[in-house]
Amino acid sequence: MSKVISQESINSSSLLDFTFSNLKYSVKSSKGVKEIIKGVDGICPNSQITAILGSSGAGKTSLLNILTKRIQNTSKQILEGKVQVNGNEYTADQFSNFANYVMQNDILMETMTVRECLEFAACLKVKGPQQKRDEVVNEVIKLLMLEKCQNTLIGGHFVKGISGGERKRTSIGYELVCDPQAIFLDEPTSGLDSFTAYIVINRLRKFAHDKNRTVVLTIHQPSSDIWQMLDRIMLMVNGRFIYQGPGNSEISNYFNNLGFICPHLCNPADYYMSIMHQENEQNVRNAPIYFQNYDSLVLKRVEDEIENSNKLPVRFNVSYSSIFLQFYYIVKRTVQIQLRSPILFKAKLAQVLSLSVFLGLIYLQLPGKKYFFKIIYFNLLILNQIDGKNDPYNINDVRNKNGFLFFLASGAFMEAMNPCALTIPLERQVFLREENSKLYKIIPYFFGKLFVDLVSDFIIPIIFSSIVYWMVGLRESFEAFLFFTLVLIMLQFNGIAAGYFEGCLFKDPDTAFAVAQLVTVPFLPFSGYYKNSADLASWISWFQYLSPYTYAYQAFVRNEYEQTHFIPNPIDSENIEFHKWEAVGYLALMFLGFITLALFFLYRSKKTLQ
Ligand SMILES: Nc1ncnc2c1ncn2[C@@H]1O[C@H](COP(=O)(O)OP(=O)(O)OP(=O)(O)O)[C@@H](O)[C@H]1O
Repeated sequence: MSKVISQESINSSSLLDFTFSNLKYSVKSSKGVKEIIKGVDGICPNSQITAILGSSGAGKTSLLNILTKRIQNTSKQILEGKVQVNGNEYTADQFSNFANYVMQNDILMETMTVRECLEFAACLKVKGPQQKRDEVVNEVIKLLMLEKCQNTLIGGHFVKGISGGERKRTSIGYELVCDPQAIFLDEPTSGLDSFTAYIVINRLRKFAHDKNRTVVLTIHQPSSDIWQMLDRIMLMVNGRFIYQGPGNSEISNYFNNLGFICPHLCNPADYYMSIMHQENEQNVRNAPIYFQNYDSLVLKRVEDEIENSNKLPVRFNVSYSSIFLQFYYIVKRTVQIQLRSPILFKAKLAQVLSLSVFLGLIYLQLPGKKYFFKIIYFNLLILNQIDGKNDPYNINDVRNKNGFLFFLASGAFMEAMNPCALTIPLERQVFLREENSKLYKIIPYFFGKLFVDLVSDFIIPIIFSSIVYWMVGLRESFEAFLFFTLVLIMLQFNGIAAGYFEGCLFKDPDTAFAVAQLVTVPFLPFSGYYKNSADLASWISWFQYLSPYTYAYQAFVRNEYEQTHFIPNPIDSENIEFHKWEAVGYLALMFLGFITLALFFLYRSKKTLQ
């Protein structure tokens, strides 16, 4: 009977044999059940490259996804049969303790160079002094011939970067730096020229042979050079095997004996692909012959191979660096990315400067003195040379000032939320890949990123309020100015946390962004500015307490008018119920709430890798 691997089985084998028996996979749809994998048995032995070949739609990627545990039993997909490593069943989480999966789309951080990407993985995965990490990175760069582009940015939507082939090799290099005991690759040669494809397979072969690693890949059209390097071949037609076993002369002999003889000077891979694809009527008629011969001539041998495969318990290769180091490298990388990313950093700075001056001009001096004199006045105030006294208000000033305060309460929150709601989903695939490769854990990743966002956005409200507070002519008190800035900072932090929450909740940046607007806009009328909160119907008035705008607006209004003798005092007429520090406390609680939700959904998103 099979047993699930336990962490106790650490002192054991690093030679991994992946086996599967009677594997069936089907998906349900409105049109019925579609069988994709139809009861196959197989083995991917250690120290070899196993290549899965077949025409498009044969089920290669599905098989790879099953072996890498990306496909699980759900209400819409049925998976049957046994998938084991060294005779033990394994979970998705256990899989990533000893093996890595390089998916077809190369998921890398766009704003890092090739070398930086590899160094990041090495810092977190390679134990020992810096010199050893440099050696590993240099070795991988050399192995995959990445010398020329090692200092070029990966690139993506906003930045021009390395070529597709270099990207693919970097992606593979990233996993090689982690030195897994097994590596699975979905079409590692797609989009590569024949020479680069040869280099990639050659290096993977070296990795398998020299280090006794298990390499499993799907491949579409291997050149004859590549064909000769494949140790073990699995040929798939319509979710079943028609051949499985050693490549080269063995596979030729097998098909020669069946009467399918590869013509002289023809690439065997091309020939076998030509007899497999099911668009040709002759091939469709031949399919039963392939299957019958496989069952009678090959299956028994495969079953014996499975029976005799390595059964030593798996040695887990998982080794995290300390939480502090994980946090440190995440912070370092996030700072690097922010400094390089044109939309994130420069746009933010330009936005805060232009918006503060723009708003300052619109609401200039409500009510009061000339701006120039106000700055002098402010300096004297800081030096405690005069007492701040409130300018007299009129009803129009109060209206304009409250409009400004409300605009800030809503604008600062959304301005901080939107970039995070966009960037978190954009980075999601990189996070999932790296977390799955056990580079770091969720907590240091999450708090490392959040730390950088909070620190970098800390400065924004300070710049903003330093310009706008005095231009607009808010209460002339240094303490009031500091409190105003604090509320802005809290709003900004709440916006970031809400952006994290939306970003962790949705996979797609566009959806996250759109939903963020949809969810936050309905809170606006409840903040007390558009409608006095005392006049809200009792069945809906609780809604105001869920809104950060409410607390921010109340804190702003109380801060502004707490010393005025203007009648009616806006604190009463606007029904400001919270003390200003109480409002700040609620903003802090909301921040913690958003962070907790974001973290919860980030944990959940691990499952979406499947
Ligand atoms: N979740 C799914 N729902 C419906 N059909 C699916 C699903 N997954 C795979 N299929 C179908 O199963 C068949 C095998 O898909 P798979 O991606 O494994 O093929 P493949 O051999 O890797 O093809 P290609 O070489 O084109 O990538 C295809 O016809 C595909 O459309």
